[in-house]
Amino acid sequence: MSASKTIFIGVIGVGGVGKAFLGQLDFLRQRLAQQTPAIDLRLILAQRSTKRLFSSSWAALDISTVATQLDQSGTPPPPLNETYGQLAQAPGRVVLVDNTSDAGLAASYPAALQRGISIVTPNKKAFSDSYDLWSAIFSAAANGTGAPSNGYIYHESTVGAGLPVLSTLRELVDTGDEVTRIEGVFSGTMSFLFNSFQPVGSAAGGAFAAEVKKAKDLGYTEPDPRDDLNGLDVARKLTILARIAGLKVASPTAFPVQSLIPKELESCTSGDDFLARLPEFDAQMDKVKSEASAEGKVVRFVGSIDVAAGAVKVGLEKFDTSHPIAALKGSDNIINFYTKRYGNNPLIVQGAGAGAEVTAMGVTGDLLKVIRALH
Ligand SMILES: NC(=O)C1=CN([C@@H]2O[C@H](COP(=O)(O)OP(=O)(O)OC[C@H]3O[C@@H](n4cnc5c(N)ncnc54)[C@H](OP(=O)(O)O)[C@@H]3O)[C@@H](O)[C@H]2O)C=CC1
Ligand SMILES: N[C@@H](CC=O)C(=O)O
Repeated sequence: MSASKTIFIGVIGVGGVGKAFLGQLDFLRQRLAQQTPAIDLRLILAQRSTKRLFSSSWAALDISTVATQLDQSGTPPPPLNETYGQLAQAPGRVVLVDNTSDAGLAASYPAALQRGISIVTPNKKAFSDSYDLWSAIFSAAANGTGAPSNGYIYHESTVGAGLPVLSTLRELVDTGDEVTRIEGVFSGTMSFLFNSFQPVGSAAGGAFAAEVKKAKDLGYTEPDPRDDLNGLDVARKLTILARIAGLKVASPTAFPVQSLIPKELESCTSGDDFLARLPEFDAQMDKVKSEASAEGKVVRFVGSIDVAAGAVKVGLEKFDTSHPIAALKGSDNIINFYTKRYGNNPLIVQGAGAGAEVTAMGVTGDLLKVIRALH
């Protein structure tokens, strides 16, 4: 097999999504070996915050044991630019899989792309921080306006986890449809929380803080659950969607975002400290629930983008119990695209919007897109 058909994979972030991705990478590698033997996927880097394993000989690391090996014999990682320098020496194309939520790593994507390193990632930071970073990324990417020898970048799982949300929106835009409005439930955590805190029907809801803890244990929340409860995770997703729809949204704090963090807990120094104190504020959320119940409604955490008006907002709203948003189950997201072609009946994407396996599926699907683009 020629070296040019070998694709070298570096994985940064081996938490919930990272471990699920490694399982799917193992499957994909074996499947390609049978179906397309000319393509050899080789894992050469696995890295977490304080440790890494790097194969400087370019021999493949064992995907099935790499997470354990990393914990047992990983060494401190060098600065990112050094890592990019090493990866750029690989005798073939390299794909970096960023399974962290690290803003510093996200900010370095343009440099990696310019070195020919492709990126697939569920990390929202790069695409929802400053508009300048968004522009720098897509100016550098080969699937943006960058040179064909630069890296490709895909980030399907940054919105709706593995659901085909971004690919659907990009195809609507790229085929000339006019997207007028996007609305729905964009957070697996918030969906799970409110579906179980105030379920439709006769079932009694759980206590708010206890449901937040469950969402974290199920792997739905951000590494720090305050990033979900303060509305910023949804605001980041709407920023990404709005930018693809053509709005130059400056940042995820450039529009109204409702936070569910009690004022008294804004100064908590850690996510664990916050979770420990949250039950003290259950009565506040119970009041919100009773007010909605008194009107025969339920509360849900939603977002909307009015493309024509350039208006984006995120927060709690009340819904009739018969509304599709009220009837969601588990961690399901629902995203309604209103467009000129689809008229009054929106194109709807619905399904699990969080969880390690479904999120990793979006990342693995993006890896396949890069493999197809490279070969
Ligand atoms: N969970 C979900 O349902 C979804 C998650 N996502 C996104 O996926 C990403 C990962 O989420 P998840 O797996 O749940 O998070 P976890 O907290 O489980 O894992 C994060 C991983 O990133 C590593 N990490 C953090 N910072 C760095 C760094 N600077 N350098 C190297 N490694 C680092 C951590 O290492 P260590 O443990 O050593 O600190 C850990 O291995 C996030 O961006 C999240 O927003 C997107 C959609 C859905
Ligand atoms: N914390 C996020 C994870 C996916 O983006 C969510 O709950 O939706």
